Amino acid sequence: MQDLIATSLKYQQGTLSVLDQHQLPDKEVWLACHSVKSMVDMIKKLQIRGAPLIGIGASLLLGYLAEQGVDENGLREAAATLRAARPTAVNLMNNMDSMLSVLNTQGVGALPKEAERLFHEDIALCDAMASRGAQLIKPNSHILTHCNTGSLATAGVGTAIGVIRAAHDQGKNIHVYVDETRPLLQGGRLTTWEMGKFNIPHTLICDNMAALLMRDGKVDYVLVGADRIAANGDFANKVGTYALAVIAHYHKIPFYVVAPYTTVDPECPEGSMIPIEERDAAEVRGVSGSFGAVRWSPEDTPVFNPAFDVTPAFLVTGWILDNAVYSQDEIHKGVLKRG
Ligand SMILES: CSC[C@H]1O[C@H](OP(=O)(O)O)[C@H](O)[C@@H]1O
Repeated sequence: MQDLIATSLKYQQGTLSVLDQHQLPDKEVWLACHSVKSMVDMIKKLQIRGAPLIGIGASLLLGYLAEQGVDENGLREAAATLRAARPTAVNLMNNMDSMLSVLNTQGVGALPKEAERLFHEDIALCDAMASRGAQLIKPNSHILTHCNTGSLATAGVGTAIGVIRAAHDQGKNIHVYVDETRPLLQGGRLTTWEMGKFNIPHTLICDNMAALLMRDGKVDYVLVGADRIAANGDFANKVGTYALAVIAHYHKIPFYVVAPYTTVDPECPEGSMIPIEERDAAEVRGVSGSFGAVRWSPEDTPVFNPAFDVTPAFLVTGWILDNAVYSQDEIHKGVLKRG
């Protein structure tokens, strides 16, 4: 494979590395990743995360293993194991299916090129979403976003954050309210890091402050990413997204989901059928990151920790995809359905 360099994933001079997102924002630590076990561990621990990026990471690993001489059966086993690393983000399954399709039709030797294609495709998809989405953003707007959807979640500029970056770069003088996004603080740790990196004016808030800002007319748009979009337009995204959609709907604030076609699952008829990952209870009883770890609840406190929730299509103003911005009417006509 050629050298492939992204903000949080790179293949360079024969080494595949992951930027350990546990260590951000304080430390930029790159971890070599040359086995299925290490990639699966990193995906499960969210050292590499984000729906598009985990699919790209798994694809680059398969391309690497093919170049290292792993045989067809070994690669099929690897793809199956990687595919199961996390259940909600359909990009992981879509990417593994693309790699397996190439393996079936062109053989082991074609996998590195397919991995390269998926990497470059994701960058282009991000640019397309950013360009389409930025056209919707009026100057001097305040945008609220949830979790992290930028260059730490994709191989490119990102999905929702890609739109934000494009609007900023176009001189639209936007400001971003960043939901810290409990329990794992992707917003407070990672989106703040990206906003600072690109000098985008922003304000960090706790998730429970979003409703107050929307009530007081301080938010002009809510932009979020997605981990899986069902054929009817319902979508799964980081837990807390549904609450934002309800509050935005109540206050008549435009609510957009931004995602590439690789996040659409036309085989999934509706949101209730999207598998939702349940994560470890310790993530809610306290918090951990580059600063260390702290627990504030009793060790045996019962916990509910879904990593995602599902937002129904009727709460969505528009779907900003790479090939178009779809309205509710278009979604109702089945534009996301296969065929
Ligand atoms: C480019 S959007 C990615 C999507 O993935 C995130 O989840 P996680 O941090 O658990 O990988 C979040 O739902 C984002 O919206």
